[in-house]
Amino acid sequence: MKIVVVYHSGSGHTEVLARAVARGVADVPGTEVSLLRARDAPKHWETLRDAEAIVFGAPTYMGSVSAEFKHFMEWSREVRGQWRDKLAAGFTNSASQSGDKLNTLVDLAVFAAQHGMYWVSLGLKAGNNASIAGVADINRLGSFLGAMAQSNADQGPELTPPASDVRTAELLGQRVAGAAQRWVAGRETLGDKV
Ligand SMILES: Cc1cc2nc3c(=O)[nH]c(=O)nc-3n(C[C@H](O)[C@H](O)[C@H](O)COP(=O)(O)O)c2cc1C
Repeated sequence: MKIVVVYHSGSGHTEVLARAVARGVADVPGTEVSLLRARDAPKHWETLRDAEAIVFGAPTYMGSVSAEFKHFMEWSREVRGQWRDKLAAGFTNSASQSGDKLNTLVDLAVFAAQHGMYWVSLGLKAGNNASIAGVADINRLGSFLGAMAQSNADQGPELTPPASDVRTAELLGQRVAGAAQRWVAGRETLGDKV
């Protein structure tokens, strides 16, 4: 079962998360994962066509997906219909704690819906929201729609985002892979009735 992570990263921070999502997918037996840069997607439409699930990742730039990722979104009109009934999920990263990251995840979910895909949420409880909690918590930014990460503006991708955000992205990958396994099994049982 194939899962593809399609992402853009201007200076490497979002790429750290893309790799973490891919590791999470690979943790689930029976999955095969590939990473695809958004700008290379038009040369690899067949890779996306053959996947059971596609995870979309973009940095938040000016409160929405980066322009390079938006190009990919628009190019994908060429393959409209090919991703129908696949699973989709998303992640984003930005410098501020909020930085309007939710808007980027909404962009990604709407994009998936335009392709007739089924959106997989993050599925983790919110961390870092109580007196005994802290930034080392999984899902420390308290997201539900997808995985969020925060990278300090003055540090490179070898230092930021922190381990908690990287682990959150891994758990998103595991969840998508588990959902895709169930999706495939259900289709084999129910055939065209689903
Ligand atoms: C053009 C541009 C716009 C940005 N807009 C935002 C923003 O709206 N919110 C935010 O928190 N950070 C913003 N940032 C910071 C980036 O999201 C942050 O540096 C992120 O880690 C970049 O990820 P990357 O290294 O994968 O490109 C912006 C950065 C750039 C270059």
